[in-house]
Amino acid sequence: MADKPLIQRSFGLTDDAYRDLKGSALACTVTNLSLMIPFVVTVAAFGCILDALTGRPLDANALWWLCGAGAVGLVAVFLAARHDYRKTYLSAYTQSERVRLDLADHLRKLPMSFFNRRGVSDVAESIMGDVTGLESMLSSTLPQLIAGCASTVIVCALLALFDWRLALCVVVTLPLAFGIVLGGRARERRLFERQNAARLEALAQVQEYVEGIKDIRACRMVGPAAKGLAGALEALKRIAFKVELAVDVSVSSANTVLRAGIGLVVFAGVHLLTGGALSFTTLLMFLLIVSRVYGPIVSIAPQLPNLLNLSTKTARIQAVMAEPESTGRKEAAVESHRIEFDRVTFGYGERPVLREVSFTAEEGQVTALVGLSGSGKSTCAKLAARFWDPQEGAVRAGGADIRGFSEESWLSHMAIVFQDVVLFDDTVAENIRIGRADATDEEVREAARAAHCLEFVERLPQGFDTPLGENGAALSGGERQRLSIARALLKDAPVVLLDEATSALDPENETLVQEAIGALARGKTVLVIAHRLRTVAGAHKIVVLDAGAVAEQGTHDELLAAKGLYARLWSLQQQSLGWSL
Ligand SMILES: Nc1ncnc2c1ncn2[C@@H]1O[C@H](COP(=O)(O)OP(=O)(O)OP(=O)(O)O)[C@@H](O)[C@H]1O
Repeated sequence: MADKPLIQRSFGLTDDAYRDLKGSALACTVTNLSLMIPFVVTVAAFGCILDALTGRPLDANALWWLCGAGAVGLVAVFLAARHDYRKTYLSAYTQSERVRLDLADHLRKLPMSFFNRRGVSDVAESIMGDVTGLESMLSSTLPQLIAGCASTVIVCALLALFDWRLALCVVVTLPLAFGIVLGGRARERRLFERQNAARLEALAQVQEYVEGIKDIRACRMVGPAAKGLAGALEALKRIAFKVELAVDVSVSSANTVLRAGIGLVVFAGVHLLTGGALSFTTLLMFLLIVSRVYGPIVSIAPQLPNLLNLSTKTARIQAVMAEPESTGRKEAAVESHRIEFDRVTFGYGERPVLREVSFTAEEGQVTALVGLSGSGKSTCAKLAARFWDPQEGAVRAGGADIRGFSEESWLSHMAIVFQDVVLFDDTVAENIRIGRADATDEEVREAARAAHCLEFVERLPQGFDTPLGENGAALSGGERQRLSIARALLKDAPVVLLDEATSALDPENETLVQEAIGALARGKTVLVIAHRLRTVAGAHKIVVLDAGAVAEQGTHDELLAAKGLYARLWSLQQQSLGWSL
C-alpha cells in the first residue's frame, strides 16, 4: 500500500475500487461542468440583448444559435447526470459487495480465538455498518468532493480568461473552508471513535436483550435488563449529540467562509465596474456562475467530517482483514483416523480449562467423554476439530499433529453435531445438504429418513422445500437436532463428533436416533459427549473428566468396578431416574 496514491492509501481502497473512484469523480466533474452550460448560454444571450439596447442591430441568428446550444446543453446535462449516477453508485455498491464477501470469506478462515476476542455484534458491525460507511462515502461523498473541487478550479481557470482578479475572488475561499474542516479533524476523530464504541456497546446490549427475552420475562427481570439497554442507548444519544454539534459547527463555519466568495466577487466586481475596468456582461457572468459554482461542495459539506474520519471504519475493516488465517497444509492427508490427545493443556484465556489431558479415540470405536458440567468435555471436542489449538501438548490424527492441517481441510474429515444446532435461513433440504453440497435429492431424503426427520418434514407445508426462517425458529429443539444429525449422516466423514447430540430428544426419538448414530458410527472414529451416562454405557471407551483433567478411563463395567467418579455419577443418575415430583 505504501507505494499507492494518498487517497487510495487513506481509504484502504483496492486497485479496482480506486480505478472506479477515478471514473466516478470524472463522471461527476463532467456533470458539474455541464450544469454550467445553461448559465453560459444565458449570459451570452443577455450580452446580445444588451448590445441591441445600446443601439447595435439585434443579431437574431446568434440568438437562435444560443437557443439551440441551450437545448443541446439540457440534453448534455441529462446524459452526463445519468452516466454519473450509474458509474458512481454501481461502482460503490460493487465495491462494498466485494469488501463484504472478502470479509465473510476471511472470517471463515480465522481461528476461533478471534471470535472470542471480538464479539459477534462487533464482527457483524464491521461487515454491515463499517462497509456501509465506506459505501456511502464512495457513492455520494468522495467522487462529488473531488469533482466539486475539480470543477470549481476548471470553471475558475476559464473565468480567469475573462478576468483573473474576479476568478481569484471565487477560488480563494476554497482552501480557507477546507482549512476549517481539517482544523477540527483531530477532535472529531476522537468523538467518532467514542461514538463507534458506544454504538457497539448498544448493539451488544440489544442483541443480549433480544436473545434473553425469554429468561427476562420468565424471571420478571425486565427492569434490570432494560436498564443496561437504556444506559447504552442513553450513552449513544449523548455522544451522537456531541458529534452532531462538532460537525455542525465546523461545517457551518466552512460554508460561511466558502460563500464569502460571492460577497468578494460582488465587492471587487462593483469596484472594477465603477472604475471602468470591467464590463457589465462580464460581471453578470461572474455573479451568475459564482452563485452556482460552490453548489456541489456545499451540498456534500455536511458529509466532510464523516469522510475525513472514515479511517476509523476502514481501520476496523483492515484490522479484520489483517488477522492471520489459521495455519496448516491445505490437504489433511492422514494415515488413519485414530485421534490422540497427548498431554493437552489449554485455556481460552489465562485460566487453564484442560490440564495434561491424554486419551486416544481409536478408529472404528466409540469414545465417550463424560464428566460434570464445566469439566471441559466440549472444549476437548473443539480442540479435536481444531477450532482452537492447545497451548501445550498436541492433538494427533493418525500420528500427525493436526496443527499441520488447515482448519478447513481437517474439518473435511469430520461430521459434527453440536449442542447448539445452527440452521440457516434456507429450505429444509438445503439445510441438510450443507453436509455435502453435491448430494442428490434422494440422498438428502435418505439421510433425513435415517435421522428420523421425515415424520416432521412431511408435516411441513412444502415438505423439504419449506423455508426454515431465521435459524429455524419454528422448529423444536429435537427437530433441529435431528436435522443436524441428517447433515452429519450425509457428510459420511471418517471422524464423527457428537456433542450432546441426543440431548433434546424425547426417550422414543432418542432410541431411534441412537440407532441412526450407530449406523453413522460404524467403522469410524466417534467422539461423543453426553451428560446422560446411559446413552454412552455401550461405548468402547469412556473418558471421565474432572475439572479439566482425566480422572479415569475404561469401559462402563471397568469404571463401575473402579468405584470412582464415574461410578458415583452413574449411581446418582440411576437414582434420579426413580425420582418423581
Ligand atoms: N469460548 C469460551 N471462552 C471462555 N471460556 C470458555 C469458553 N467456552 C467454555 N469456557 C469455559 O471452559 C470451561 C469448560 O467448558 P466446556 O464447555 O468445555 O465444559 P463442558 O464439560 O462441556 O460443560 P457442559 O457439560 O456444561 O457443556 C468452563 O469453565 C467454561 O466456562
